[in-house]
Amino acid sequence: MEGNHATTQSGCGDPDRPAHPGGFPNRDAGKGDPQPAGRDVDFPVSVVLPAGGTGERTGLQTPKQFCSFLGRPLISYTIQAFERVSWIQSIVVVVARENTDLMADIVRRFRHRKVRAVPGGSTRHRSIRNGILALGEEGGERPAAGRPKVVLIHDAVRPFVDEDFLYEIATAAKEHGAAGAIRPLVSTVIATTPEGYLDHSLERGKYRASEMPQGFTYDVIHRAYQRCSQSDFDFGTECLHLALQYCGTNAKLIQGPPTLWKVTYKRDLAAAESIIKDAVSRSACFVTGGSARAAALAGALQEPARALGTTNHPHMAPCATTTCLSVPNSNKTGCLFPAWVKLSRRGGHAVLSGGLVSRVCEKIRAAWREAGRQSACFLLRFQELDVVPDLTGENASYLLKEWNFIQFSVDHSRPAEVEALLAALEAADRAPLHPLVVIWVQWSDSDELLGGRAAAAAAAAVITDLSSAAKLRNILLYGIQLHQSKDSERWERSVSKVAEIASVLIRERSPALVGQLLQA
Ligand SMILES: Nc1ccn([C@@H]2O[C@H](COP(=O)(O)OP(=O)(O)OP(=O)(O)O)[C@@H](O)[C@H]2O)c(=O)n1
Ligand SMILES: O=C(CO)[C@H](O)[C@H](O)COP(=O)(O)O
Repeated sequence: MEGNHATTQSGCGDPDRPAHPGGFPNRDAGKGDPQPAGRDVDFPVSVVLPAGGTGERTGLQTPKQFCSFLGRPLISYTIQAFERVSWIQSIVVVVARENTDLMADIVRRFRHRKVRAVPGGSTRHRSIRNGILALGEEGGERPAAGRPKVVLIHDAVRPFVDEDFLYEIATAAKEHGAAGAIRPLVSTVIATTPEGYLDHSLERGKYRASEMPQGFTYDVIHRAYQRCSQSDFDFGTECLHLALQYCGTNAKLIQGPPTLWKVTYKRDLAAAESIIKDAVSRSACFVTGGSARAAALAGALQEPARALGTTNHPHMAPCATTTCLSVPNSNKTGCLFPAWVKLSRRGGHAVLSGGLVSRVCEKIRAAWREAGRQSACFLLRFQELDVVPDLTGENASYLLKEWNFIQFSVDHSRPAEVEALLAALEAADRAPLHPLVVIWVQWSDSDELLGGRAAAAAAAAVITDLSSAAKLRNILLYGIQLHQSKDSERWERSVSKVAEIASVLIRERSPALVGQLLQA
């Protein structure tokens, strides 16, 4: 699944090109380079997220929008994708009446700020209509004043939508009255006879799959739902069709990224979880506590850790410094095109050898050339690996972002550093959305554990206590013991092992291993 993710990111160059290229323009056709996120929109935009379904096709009791990943329900990820867009004013989430309290609890727990929940209907169209009507009431005594110019509609069960694409849909909706995402068809569509025989098949290249998000001017979508029939409400599946049939509005169709897929079956939940885990395990910050020995160890660890993060891609060179490879638009992580590659120094601790930059860039260029200049995708598990002595001063900014932490202690009998890190994370209030990982690497000076069994038991007790308290704050604390060895081969193996264990702990976030002291 990871492999799929790496090759299906937006902007990677689309491998599933249409059979008839003339039929539908590509997403970027006729435009300049894709614009970066953060553009402003000078008209009011609101969102309706239909979330009133039961998710029958998953076969689960819990409706899929409320299934949790890393302790957070799917719908909260979708809401966040919209909430972080500065030009989106308000979001109406449509939920079945029996889930009103659950939704209110999600809004409170995950601190959603732009959201209001309204009751759903018996079909998706009825739920969306309720959302549109609710938006129309937002102006209070002067409802017309509160109405958005454009309404974006998006299934709550499509959590991976990026700001650039929302911008494209919103602006096209304003210009054309309606706009929607499309994707090339994967399978050919055929019509059957009532007896179950082939009647005819459609020419696949002429058709597209209609996806979400879709955008409409408020007037168009409001009118469409006022005019549509009971049959549309009962059986219809396409809002763009309502705009065409009842308002004469031909929607502008824009090819979207493959990440827009809808969670429909149980296997889609597993795929969504994998993508979410990839997204939260990209960056790790080594905290050395100011110890020169720990800093040296961090440096030694970086090479194996980064090599692990390259998903066995033959073209990606491991970097042996604190230099990061990053993609300017973090929404499009995973895809590195030559023009987008930035090598940057972070935190003032990088030791950058001149040759490294060109070597890494050359590898990427070569991979890109080899891929026929179509696409070259690399999944870096750790896109960013930084080393800092502590998290004070400028380095305090690490506490506020999506970093995971690896804290080194040379003397494991004194847990002061990891206690300070946990306290700083608590003060920064950093982990309400999904659990973050802190790995405490305890480095002992000898091949043997100092103090024998008693010391081992004491170290295990300390980490158990600290981890129980941290877990209440959504911080997963794990421990790794690393023993210094005079045998260089053994030492290298141990260092690699730390990198390997840390990588797995950060990605998997297993609750079962919380508080465990693993041996490297
Ligand atoms: N009465 C309904 C039915 C569906 N939806 C929403 O429409 C979106 C897309 O629909 P679909 O994938 O069909 O979801 P379900 O109807 O929940 O799934 P199923 O058809 O498998 O029961 C989902 O976010 C779903 O919650 C809705 O708001 N109100
Ligand atoms: O893609 C869509 C509209 O274009 C919708 O997501 C789709 O129609 C939902 O359908 P269903 O309820 O059958 O899953």
